[in-house]
Amino acid sequence: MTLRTHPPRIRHLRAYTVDAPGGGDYHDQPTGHWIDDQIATPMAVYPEYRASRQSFGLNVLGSLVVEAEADDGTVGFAVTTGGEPAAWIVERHLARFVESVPATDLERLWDQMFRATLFYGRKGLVLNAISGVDLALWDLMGKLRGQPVYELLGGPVRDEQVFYATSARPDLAEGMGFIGGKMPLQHAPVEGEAGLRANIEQMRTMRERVGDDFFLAYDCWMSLDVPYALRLAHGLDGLGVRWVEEALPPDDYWGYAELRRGLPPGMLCTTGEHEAGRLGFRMLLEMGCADIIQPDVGWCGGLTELMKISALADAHGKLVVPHGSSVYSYHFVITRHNSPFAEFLMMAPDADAVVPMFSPLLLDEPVPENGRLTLPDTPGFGVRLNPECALRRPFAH
Ligand SMILES: C[C@H](O)[C@H](O)[C@@H](O)[C@@H](O)C(=O)O
Ligand SMILES: [Mg+2]
Repeated sequence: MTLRTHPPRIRHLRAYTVDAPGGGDYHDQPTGHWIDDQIATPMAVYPEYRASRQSFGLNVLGSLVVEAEADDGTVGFAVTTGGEPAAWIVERHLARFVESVPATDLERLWDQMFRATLFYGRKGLVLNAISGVDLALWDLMGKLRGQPVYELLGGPVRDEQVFYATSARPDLAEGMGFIGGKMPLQHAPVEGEAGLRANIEQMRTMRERVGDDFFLAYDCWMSLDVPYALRLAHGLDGLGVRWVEEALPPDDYWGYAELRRGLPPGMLCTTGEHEAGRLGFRMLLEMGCADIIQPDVGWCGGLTELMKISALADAHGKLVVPHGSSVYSYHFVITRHNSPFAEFLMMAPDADAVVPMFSPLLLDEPVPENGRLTLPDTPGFGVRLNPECALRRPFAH
């Protein structure tokens, strides 16, 4: 009989915020950044909140940094969105499950964190916090075992990964080697027929600027209703638009199913970046809501949950192309056949250069070169915290 070797235990779980823009909260950018301004949102019904997403608080949370320290001194960490409220959840609630437990007991820890927060959690901020802890534990496990996380997940299924770019300027992204470009939709339904025409014309202009083989997509960031989304989609027919993304509020499973049924042939329905947990994705898959699901590994429950979501999608014959989340999704995508490419968010203010997604918070954060990336074999997720970004620990326990 082989006895289980005793891994180090987790000595301490710590949660920090960062009083600087960018990092885990990539929407928190200085004024004038393409990612915050003139984008259709659910708040566009209120004219005073239309011009910039920062006006209604898209950047209000800030970054969450979670550190898990083992009793041999090894430290794993992860970065996501969540700021002070998520830091409170980690320190005052989740830490009790994690501290003094073997550092490799990820499955049990995830289950305890999820069950214990059901009465106020399930989705949203609490899942961001659980994701942050889970990812820090995967980083720690990689460091303890001296292996990159993608090896812990079963190893790569291809040598390198290719990327599409989310950008206000897909035409520039094409020149940088990306395989496709996803633009933010600018005009919401409240802007009427003129807005609808402008949305279609903007895509037509972009199609004229890029090659036929370069795919385009529209990111609608929860801002539409079914009739508008269908009119938009049919107006875009023939422009090589591969998908229409997150057209509806995340809980409108019935609307997504109707939208998907009504899309022009060849145009896909995608969603999921604001969905969480395997049961949320089960709704999307079983109700026929999406052709590609897009969980964010920093928001959906972390890697432990993403593996289950991905297996479920695979069983439904669907692709998983995670939302953003940099190294935390790259280490996953490279290990899964049903994740054939990854997203890269163009974080340069004018979308004219490749900038690491969580800049300036991480060091060694890999970026695609010529649209491609081979992950290094550094243990864990292979990134370091930038010592120039001051961390604050508001709820130390
Ligand atoms: C550009 C989009 O509106 C969001 O900012 C982006 O985070 C997300 O929706 C995406 O798919 O990358
Ligand atoms: Mg999106």
